[in-house]
Amino acid sequence: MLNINLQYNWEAFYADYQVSISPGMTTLLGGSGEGKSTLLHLLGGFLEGRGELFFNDGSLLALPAYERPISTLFQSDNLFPQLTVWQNVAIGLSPSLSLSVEQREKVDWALEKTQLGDKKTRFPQALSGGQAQRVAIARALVRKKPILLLDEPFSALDPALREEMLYLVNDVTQEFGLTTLLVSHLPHEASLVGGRVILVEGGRVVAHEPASVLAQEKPHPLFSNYLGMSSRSV
Ligand SMILES: Nc1ncnc2c1ncn2[C@@H]1O[C@H](COP(=O)(O)OP(=O)(O)OP(=O)(O)O)[C@@H](O)[C@H]1O
Repeated sequence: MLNINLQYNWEAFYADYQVSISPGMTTLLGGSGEGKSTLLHLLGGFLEGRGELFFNDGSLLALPAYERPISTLFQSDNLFPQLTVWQNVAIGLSPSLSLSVEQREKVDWALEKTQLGDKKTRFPQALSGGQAQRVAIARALVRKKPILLLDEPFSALDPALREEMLYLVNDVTQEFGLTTLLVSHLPHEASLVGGRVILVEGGRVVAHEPASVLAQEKPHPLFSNYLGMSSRSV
């Protein structure tokens, strides 16, 4: 369980997040500028928040980003053009690329998992957008951290590829019992991956429900508002 009680002040924006998140998929929805990315950056340790942050009773707040049990995948995650696919994944385990036998096996396993086994020796410029994103997922996977944060990593992909990536993320989340938080602008993505949805408004968590509420005739009133429909007209 990830227990969040975090505050952060931007110049003209006060964020105060209070929520407990169970293992599995959780999608963060909310309008632009409402505070979704700020929450992910606080969790990842890229912003220094006040308050408390516990994962399975261990406090994370004092830990720097690289010591937190967290992998992140952001839209701007780029691959190193001078490294092959295999090396781009391996660098997630060792910046010097000197890997033990066990670590090498892990890289091969992550590449199989992301269906890149036959692309190991390719360079990023010879990959499609979806293949490049799968390399970034493979790199997050080899780290085997129990929390995975995704800040719209697939928004540049076409809808079919985006769906494929979401299914992959969902699969690895279930298989390894991860606690995965996905920021999205698209409510149907939350329905696609299932799990739970969080609505962020004005720097706060204003609703936390099963993703199935989005498909209900009368969703939670706050979600109705966000979805742009009046709960009376559905
Ligand atoms: N670098 C910054 N400097 C000052 N204020 C910031 C900065 N980044 C974010 N903010 C403030 O924090 C608020 C929340 O930003 P955040 O990026 O968390 O929103 P978001 O919900 O992820 O938006 P989007 O969906 O557009 O990415 C913004 O409205 C803005 O006022």
